[in-house]
This record gives sequence, C-alpha cells and structure tokens, in this order.
Amino acid sequence: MRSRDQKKLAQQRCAEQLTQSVRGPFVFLFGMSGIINILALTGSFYMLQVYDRALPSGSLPTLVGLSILAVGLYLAQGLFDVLRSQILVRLGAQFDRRVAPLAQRVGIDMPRFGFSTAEAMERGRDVDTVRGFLGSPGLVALFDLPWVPVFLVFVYMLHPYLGALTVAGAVVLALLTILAELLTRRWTGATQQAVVARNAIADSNARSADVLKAMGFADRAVDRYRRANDEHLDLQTRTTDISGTFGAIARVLRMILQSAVLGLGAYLVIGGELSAGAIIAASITSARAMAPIDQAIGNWKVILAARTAFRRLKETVIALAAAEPPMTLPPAHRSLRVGHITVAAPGSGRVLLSDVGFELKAGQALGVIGPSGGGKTTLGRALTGIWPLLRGSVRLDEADLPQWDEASLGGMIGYLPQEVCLLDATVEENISRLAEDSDPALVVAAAQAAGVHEMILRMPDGYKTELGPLGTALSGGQRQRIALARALYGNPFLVVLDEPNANLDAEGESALAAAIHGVRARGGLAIVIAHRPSVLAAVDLIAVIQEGKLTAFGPKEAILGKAVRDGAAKPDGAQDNRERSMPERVPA
Ligand SMILES: Nc1ncnc2c1ncn2[C@@H]1O[C@H](COP(=O)(O)OP(=O)(O)OP(=O)(O)O)[C@@H](O)[C@H]1O
Repeated sequence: MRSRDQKKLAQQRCAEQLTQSVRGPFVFLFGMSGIINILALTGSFYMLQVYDRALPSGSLPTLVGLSILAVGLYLAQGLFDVLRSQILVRLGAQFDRRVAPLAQRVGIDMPRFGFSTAEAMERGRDVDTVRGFLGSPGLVALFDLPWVPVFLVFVYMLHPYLGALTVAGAVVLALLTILAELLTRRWTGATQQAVVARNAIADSNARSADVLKAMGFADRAVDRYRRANDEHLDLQTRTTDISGTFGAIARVLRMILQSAVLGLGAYLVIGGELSAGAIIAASITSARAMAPIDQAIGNWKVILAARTAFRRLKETVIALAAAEPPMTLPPAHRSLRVGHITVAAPGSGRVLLSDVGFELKAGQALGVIGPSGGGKTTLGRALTGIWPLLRGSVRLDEADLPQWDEASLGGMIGYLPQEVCLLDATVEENISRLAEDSDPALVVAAAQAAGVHEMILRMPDGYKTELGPLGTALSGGQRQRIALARALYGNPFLVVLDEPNANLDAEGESALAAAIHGVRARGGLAIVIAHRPSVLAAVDLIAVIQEGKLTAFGPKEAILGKAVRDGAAKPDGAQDNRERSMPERVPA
C-alpha cells in the first residue's frame, strides 16, 4: 500500500500536469499578446507622425511612407491575432481530448454514489465550458490585461497629466471588476446548483415519459420543471443584472474617459504644452488601454464559469489519481469469501447491510431470498464491487476486491442488475461488453448459454441489430435475456444475477436455470437474487437477507424446508408475488 503522503504527492503531480499542459503555451501566448499590444500602438504613432511631421512639412512622400508602414504593422497585428486565436482553439481541443475521458469516467461513477445523472453530466459540460472559454474573447482580454501598462506609459510620455487621467480611469475600471466579482461570487454557485436541479427534473421526466403519458400527469411534471426553471432564471437574472450593470457603467466610464482625454488634451494644446497629433494619439491609446478591462468585465460571467469548471475538473483528475493501480493477479477460480461486510448507502451513509459473512466454493450456486427492501440488491452491489464496503472484505481466491484492477475484476464478474439497462449499441456490442475486436464465437457462446441465440437470429439484423437508447426497442424479457448473455460473456468466475427471471416466460426461465447449471458445471460461482422460487431449482445454497442482516445460510433443502415448515415459503412455480412468495422471516 502506498502511504498517504505518496498518494497526496501523486494527486498533486496530476493536478500540476493538468495546469502544466497549458502553462507552456500560455507563456508563449503571453509573449505573443505583448507583440500584439505593442503593434496596437501603430494607430497612435501614425497619428502623431501625420499631424506632427507630415502635415507641418506638407510632404506627400512622408505621408505615403508613414501610411505604408502603418498598413504593414496593422497587417502584422492581424496576423498575430489570428495566430493567437488559432492556438487558443487548438489548446482548447487538446485540453478537451485529455480531460473529457477523465470527466466521463467520473461521470459514470457518480450515479453509483448517489449523484443524479444531471450532476454526472455536468462534468462533461465542464469540459465544454473550459474548451469554449479557451477560444473566447474573455481569455483574450485576460492575456491583454497585463499589457495595459504599455499604453499607460505611452500616454504618460505624451503628457503626465494625460497619463494620470488614464491611470485613474484604469483604476476605477479595475475596482469595478473586483466589485463585480465580489457581488456575483455568492450567486454563481447557487445558479450552477439550480441548473443541475432543473436538468435532473428534465432527465427524470424524460425517463418517465411512458408513465407521464399513460396516467396523464405530464402537465404536473412540466409544472415541477417550470418551478425549478423559474428558480434558475431568478438566480441567473440576478447575476446577469450585476454583470450587465457593471458592463454598462464600464462602457459609460470609458466614453467619459475618452472625451476627458480629448478635453484635457485640448486644454494642454491651448496652453502650448501638447501637439494636436498627441491629442488624437492619447485618445486612441487610452481607449486601447481600457479595452481589455472593459472586455474582462463584459465577459465576467464566462470567466467565472470557466474558473469554476476548471476547478471541478482539477478535482476530478485528482480523484482519479487517488486510485492506486493494483497489481495484475491471475484469474480467480476457487472461492468467494464474504467476510463480515457492512455496507452503507453512498451519499446518505445509511447502513443497509451489516455484518454479513459466508463462503462459496467453485461450482456452487447461492440463492439470495428475503422480503423487499431487505438488502439483497445491496449485497449484489457489494459482491461485485459496485458499492464500497464500510467494513469487512469480499475476497476472490483470498484477494480482496480492491486488489484487482478494474478490467481484470470486471472480466471475472458477470452481473445482471435488477433494472436491466442496455447500451445504445448493437446486440453483439452489448453482449461482448463493447469489446473492440470481440470474438464472435464467445458472443455466440454467451448467447447460447443464456438461451437467446435463436431469438437474436430472428431479429432484423441478427447480432448486428441496433438496440436504440437504453435498449428500448426490445421487450422486457428480451432485454433481460440479452443482459443475461452479457453477464455470461467470457465465462466469468462469479455470476451475480439480481432477479433474473422477473420478466421471463417459461422458456426463458428454463434457459436461465440451464445457464446457472452451466456456470456451476464449468467451475464458476452463481449468486441468484430471487423473489420467484422457480429459479432456485438450480441453486444448492440459500441465504436469507432480512432488514440488512443475514438471518439464514445453508443448503437449500434445509433452509427452504424449514421455511415451508414455518409456512412462509411457497412451492416452486408459485405466482410472482414479491411480498408473499419468500419466507417473511427465516430463523437463523
Ligand atoms: N442508492 C441507494 N441509496 C440509499 N438507500 C438505498 C439505495 N438503494 C437501496 N437503498 C435502500 O436500501 C435498502 C435495501 O435495498 P435493496 O435494494 O438492497 O433491497 P432488496 O432486498 O434488493 O429489495 P427488493 O427485493 O425489493 O429488490 C432499502 O431500504 C432501500 O431503500
């Protein structure tokens, strides 16, 4: 095990890598912005030279020469501007390419830990926000800001009074920026949360579309969405009001300053302290000095959003760095040992399963029964490593689950969740778990083991049939059987099936029983969580989970016999009734 310090160091290194990837190009762009800003003095120099040199001398060649030089410098500035924006866009794409998969990785994990899918999707949007910001005028303004003193010095050199006036204007605008930041800061987080809450409602409404339509409460669902949207709009209006007001004040101040510079310049010209060309040069330069500040204020919301998104992404990268890459172990083939595990609900921390322990040997199959809400699915989630343990251990061939790297562990586990969810991909891709170069023989073998091969052949494009979003193009039973084939793909050692027969007909049930027998025959382990007793024909052991505790564990005949004697269990093939089909209370 790595020490805590080492882990911290790795996290720090990862966060640094993220900023380092942009640091080098940013230093280069900072230098390039310097050149652009110095070239931006062209207009001022041109005016100075035209008014103070070409006009008094009346020399046309001087005017033409100055004009050609100015056009050349303007073109150079434009070229550097284009280059800078192209580099920024590519930098954004590079950042996206690097961070988006990490954000997606965390996004996949988030719902397991009690976050809504809207919150999980927010990570992906964070990447978009940062990428968008990298090519936005907001960032260009930030690059130009450090070069504002160049313009101030230039104006100061024309006349100290003009310099002082422009500096005063810059200070007032900078103070406005700080004030805008302070006033919007507390609303930014709340606005972000309101967006997530609104999107979560939209997401859940879309998922419940059938129910909303059938039972006619779509309007009420839309009302709920509207209320959440209103809250978001209120908050957004507040932040936009602040940044809009400050933006307008900044623009007015800029105009006042520009006129003030002209007025003061005229006063100085009348007093014989300044040339006419210098007035125009001072006016152009002071306006140019204020532009980045003005733009920063105008884009303040975008800058804040990008900063928040970047911070969250940095946390994401750090969180992933904390995961220690484990050593590769040989595939398990002997046993599963559950050592006094306690499992809490991610998010709330409520203990759902406490002190559960048992052992299974290769070739055995365990049926997990018990009343609704007792903790059977929680046990399945703990055994497959979906939920972390609060205490205890789940060992495959004596190696605790965290000792396996995710890919090897996943290859040894087949899991059929209670709520079957297929990917928006082909049947083949779903069964092969998105394997890039899946072996068709393995896919067909899994389908045959699940008794679903013929059914797939009858589909429009056989194994290449696209299943659509969440596999909704299939019936409930078809989805469950394809998900069973996915669980059996590659002959995993531990197969956990959570209510695998919930949607099956008689043919499906016998295919399921054959699949469980098949797992046992090849030396695998099957754990079947079931309400309907028919599936238990294929298991040899029974565990009863009630109120988060293992209240009975042992050979099927002994446990079920006792339950039947107690009058709580129904015989095989009994009607599917969750509450009554299994023993309500089986003594330990
Ligand atoms: N994601 C979750 N967050 C918090 N609590 C949860 C979560 N999932 C389940 N629970 C709670 O854990 C308890 C056990 O749920 P579990 O799904 O394990 O029961 P079960 O025995 O599988 O029930 P059923 O037979 O109805 O599927 C329940 O009280 C449930 O409310």
